[in-house]
This record gives sequence, structure tokens and C-alpha cells, in this order.
Amino acid sequence: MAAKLRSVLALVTGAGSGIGQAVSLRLAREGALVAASDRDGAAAEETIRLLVGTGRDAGAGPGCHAAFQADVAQAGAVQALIEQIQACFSRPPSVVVSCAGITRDEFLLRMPEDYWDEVIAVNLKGTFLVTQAAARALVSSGSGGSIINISSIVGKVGNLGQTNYAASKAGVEGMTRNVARELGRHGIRCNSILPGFIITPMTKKVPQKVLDRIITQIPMGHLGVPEDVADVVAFLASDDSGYITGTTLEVTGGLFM
Ligand SMILES: CCCCCCCCCCCCC[C@@H](O)CC(=O)SCCNC(=O)CCNC(=O)[C@H](O)C(C)(C)COP(=O)(O)OP(=O)(O)OC[C@H]1O[C@@H](n2cnc3c(N)ncnc32)[C@H](O)[C@@H]1OP(=O)(O)O
Ligand SMILES: NC(=O)c1ccc[n+]([C@@H]2O[C@H](COP(=O)([O-])OP(=O)(O)OC[C@H]3O[C@@H](n4cnc5c(N)ncnc54)[C@H](O)[C@@H]3O)[C@@H](O)[C@H]2O)c1
Repeated sequence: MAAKLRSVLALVTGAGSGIGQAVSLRLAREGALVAASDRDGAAAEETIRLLVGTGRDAGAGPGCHAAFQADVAQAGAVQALIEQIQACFSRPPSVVVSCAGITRDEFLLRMPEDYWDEVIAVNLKGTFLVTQAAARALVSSGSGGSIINISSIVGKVGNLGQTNYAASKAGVEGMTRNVARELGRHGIRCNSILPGFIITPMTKKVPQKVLDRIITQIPMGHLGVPEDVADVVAFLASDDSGYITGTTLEVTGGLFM
């Protein structure tokens, strides 16, 4: 099958683990050049090592992918990230996938303020900062693009112990629709994905008794894997979704359809 992202430059945040790593691999397989960014720079480097050789048959040259270290919650770090990417590849990324995210779970009545602040800073403000910096660069260069934000089904239905996380992910959805409205005239699309329960280090912290309850609610009867999300990211990154913007795609096995 022909590569659908031949030589497209893709920025993936949170690329050092789980869904972000799977997205990086999937986009490279489609021929994209990947700028893998993570707060954990070593983890981003490891993802790049996994990419070496991927996509070569689809048009990506040797040593084309690159790792970057950046904390998406810090405006200065995000601006520097976009500048470093432009210096490395001589262009802004036309595909931007915000995967960076954290949880700080606790019941509302006991949730410390810093649990709220940290989750909002990374999941919501971080996605805003990355989207804004990338969009500024794309509009300045006259390039179109596709921005893909990883929200969560929790933003739609809520989840015990996740008042902060649910708010952050619902905010990502609302921001996505607004960005789609403002940037459509620049040829820049913006969509969000709502994954259900995907087996990654993030979900490894969930108590087994909770996990057992969740699985009984999934019509497909099993948890998802990062590749299930990466496949949908590849679709939203490509021209196959050229007339789709402002939407949310649920990747949940039917959980809470
Ligand atoms: C009936 C279940 C229906 C399905 C509901 C789930 C919908 C959403 C699925 C999530 C998919 C997307 C997740 C994705 O975005 C990535 C993540 O966010 S992964 C992290 C998800 N986090 C959680 O689900 C929170 C899990 N809970 C905890 O971490 C702890 O319970 C905590 C909130 C820190 C409190 O800990 P503590 O030790 O104080 O209490 P317990 O753990 O003993 O819990 C007390 C009782 O509450 C029940 N409980 C806790 N969390 C959940 C939950 N999320 N769903 C259902 N029930 C929950 C727990 O089982 C105990 O019940 P019992 O007293 O009967 O044993
Ligand atoms: N796993 C799931 O079930 C699930 C479901 C729905 C949504 N999501 C979302 O998908 C995204 C990826 O989650 P995952 O399961 O792969 O988690 P993960 O913990 O495996 O990966 C998250 C990555 O983000 C990085 N990161 C964290 N804070 C950062 C920051 N401030 N700046 C830059 N990088 C940062 C981490 O270092 C890590 O590499 C998150 O936004 C998460 O909320 C996950």
C-alpha cells in the first residue's frame, strides 16, 4: 500500500511512551519524518532508535527522524521546541499530535489543589501551548496542516477519581473545536481522539478491581492497545481525512458509545 505521509514532518509530544511511541512508529511507517518530543528526553531518543529504518522504503531518508526534550507545560520550552524543529528540518511540522499527558487521581473530596494544577497544566495548557506555537509557525509559512489532540473518553463520561483529568480532557475537546473554527481558513484541520482504556504505563496504576469492572463494560470485551489509537491518528494526519475537522473520534471498543 502506498505511503500516505511521504516526507510529511510530524511532531509527536509524549513520544517517549505508550500511545505517543506507537503514533511515532505508525507515522514513520507511512513515510513521515518524525520529531519525537517528550519531557523525558532519553525516552524520546529511545523512540527514535526504534524508528531507525522505518519508513525508508516509504521515502524517509536515513537519520531523518529526531528526538527533542521539552516540557509542554512550559511556554518557553514549547516555543524553543518549535524553533529547534524548524532549525533541524527547515520547516514547521505540518502534522502535530499532542499525546503528552499525566494523571493525578484522587476522589474530589480529597483531591489536593496541586493535583488539579499539575493535570490542567500538562493535559490542557500543554496542548494549548503546542497547538498555538505550531499553528503560528504554519500560518506564517503558509502551510496547511493537521493537528490531532489526544483527549479521553473520560472527558465525555467522567470517571471516579479523575475530576482533574476529566476536566482537562473535556477542555481539550472544546479547544479542538475552537481551533478548527479559527484555522480552517488557513487549511489547518484540528481533531481530537477519545481513547478508552488502552494498555500503557499510564493505565498500569489502575487498581485491578477497577480494571475488572471496566472490562465488563466494554462491548468488544477487551482493553485497547496503543496501535489502535495510532491507526486513527494516521488517518487524521493523512489526506484521507481531508474534509474532517472539529470532530472527535472514539477509540474505545464501544465503551460508553
Ligand atoms: C463500574 C465501572 C464502570 C466503568 C467506569 C470506568 C470509565 C472510564 C474508564 C477509563 C478509560 C480511560 C482512562 C484513560 O484516560 C487513562 C487513565 O486515566 S488511566 C487512570 C484511570 N484512573 C482511574 O480509573 C481511577 C482509579 N482509582 C484509583 O486510582 C483509586 O481508587 C483512587 C481514586 C486513587 C482512590 O484510592 P483509594 O485507595 O482511596 O480507594 P480505592 O482504590 O480502594 O477505591 C475505593 C472504591 O472506589 C472504587 N473505584 C475507585 N476508582 C474507580 C473507578 N475509576 N471506577 C469504578 N470504581 C472505582 C474502588 O473499586 C473501590 O470500590 P470498593 O470499595 O467496592 O472496593
Ligand atoms: N492509556 C489510556 O488508557 C489513555 C486513554 C485515553 C487517553 N489517554 C491519553 O493519551 C496520552 C498518552 O497516554 P499514554 O497512555 O501513552 O501514557 P504514558 O504515560 O505511557 O505516556 C505519556 C508520555 O507523556 C510524557 N509527558 C508527561 N508529561 C509531559 C510534559 N509535561 N511534557 C512532555 N511530555 C510529557 C511522559 O514522559 C510519557 O512519555 C495522554 O494524553 C493520555 O491522557 C490515554
